Amino acid sequence: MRDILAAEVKRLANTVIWSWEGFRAAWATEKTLRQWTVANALAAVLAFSLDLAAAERGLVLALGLLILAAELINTAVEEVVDHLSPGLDPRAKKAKDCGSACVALTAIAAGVAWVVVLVG
Ligand SMILES: Nc1ncnc2c1ncn2[C@@H]1O[C@H](COP(=O)(O)OP(=O)(O)OP(=O)(O)O)[C@@H](O)[C@H]1O
Repeated sequence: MRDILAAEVKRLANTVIWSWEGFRAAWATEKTLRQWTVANALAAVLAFSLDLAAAERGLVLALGLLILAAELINTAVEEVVDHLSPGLDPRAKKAKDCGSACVALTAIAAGVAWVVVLVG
């Protein structure tokens, strides 16, 4: 039992370490990730400055974080596509455009949430 617990703790610790390494690697190369992170920080300041209900605040903050998650997935797709398909290919284009659309949709969702929270 103790061994299983130790293995699970090690697995969890590795997951945290590798996730952090992934974020740092994307941060180093992806300007859009850095821009969205700054936008998230500003949005968080705004969310805590305004007189919002807890659910409203939670919604806009969570959707902001979702944009960062989408941006990381998009980066992962781009890396894999560039590795496997250095030349032009319609499937590479489709994969990259879908990743881009994923980020755009999460950004629209966050924007819609902000408009609804602020305007009603
Ligand atoms: N190998 C390829 N084959 C065909 N089209 C490609 C290929 N690589 C990129 N493209 C096209 O060029 C666009 C931009 O690709 P690029 O790799 O420059 O992404 P990016 O500018 O870093 O995108 P993002 O702003 O989402 O990070 C893609 O969305 C796709 O339409």
